[in-house]
Amino acid sequence: MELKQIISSIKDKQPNIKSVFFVGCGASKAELYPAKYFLEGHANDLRVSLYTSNEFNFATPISVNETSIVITCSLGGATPESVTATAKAKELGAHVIAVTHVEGSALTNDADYVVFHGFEANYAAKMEKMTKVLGLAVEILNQFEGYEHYDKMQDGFSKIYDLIEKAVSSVGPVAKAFAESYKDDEVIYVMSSGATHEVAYSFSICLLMEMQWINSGTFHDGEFFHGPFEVVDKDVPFLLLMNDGRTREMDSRALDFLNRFDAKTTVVDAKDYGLGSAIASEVVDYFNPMLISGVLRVYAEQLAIVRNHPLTKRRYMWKLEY
Ligand SMILES: N[C@@H]1[C@@H](O)[C@H](O)[C@@H](COP(=O)(O)O)O[C@@H]1O
Repeated sequence: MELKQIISSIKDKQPNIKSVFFVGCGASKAELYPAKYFLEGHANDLRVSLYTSNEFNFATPISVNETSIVITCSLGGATPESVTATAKAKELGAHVIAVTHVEGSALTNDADYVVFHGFEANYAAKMEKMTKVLGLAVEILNQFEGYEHYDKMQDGFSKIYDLIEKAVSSVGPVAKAFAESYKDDEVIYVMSSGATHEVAYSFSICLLMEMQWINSGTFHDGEFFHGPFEVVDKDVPFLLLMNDGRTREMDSRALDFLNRFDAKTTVVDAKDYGLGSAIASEVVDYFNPMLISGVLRVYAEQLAIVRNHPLTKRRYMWKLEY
């Protein structure tokens, strides 16, 4: 079923939807963030929240009921916390949409609707999860409250995958330079703002900590000036993800401070890849995370190569009972 039809089917059953919950773990949680950020920023009446799955399971919000839409997300569809959250949402009477790459996976068992996304084909396919969930959020807003920039958003959806592929085709040399420069650093701080905030978080916790065993800290660059900037000094390693959109001013303020003290700073800037020239200014904010994540994937791959540490290498995850 198309995203639009999924939401209109829910509306037929329940015209009075009051809340939307996004639920997942790790990268799959972070990839729900642009949709949550969009919906929270534009909905007048809907309540919107984002949970790591076991928080949803152990401290279930009392408002999860037949007036809720719960969107659970898991790449492999087997993460136990997310499978349990899907079952719990269903049991409470919510309208449950599972988003996964794996047909027939456990995540789909208790879902009313299933959205499949790509992964292997190319970098754009890896961004389908995040993009389709944003598409669901746009449909929810448009169908329940109305959204004046719906057509501009659809135009963005029609362009973002090509933009990602175009960006990654040129990023090799800068990604390699980043990898060479940061390969021996003991910690890398990552920050961003706006819809890209949790791209910084997932690069930090998944790509650096999980897949490269590199210490990392991550924070919103608005928060940078309320604590973290005290560690800034010459050659302290930072990665700053700059948005093309309303929150760019916060990104620039952080960059100015990093430069002032000669921190070791790498900037991944959506403007360098032409995001704002292709996508309307009213909706461009929400497409930064997909483009920047695609580019960052190449950065991580280069880091893995120069450090001789494959992105697939784990010592605990999926190997131990935990
Ligand atoms: N680093 C991995 C992520 O890549 C993955 O997203 C998450 C949950 O896995 P799944 O998306 O299959 O539920 O586990 C870890 O955090």
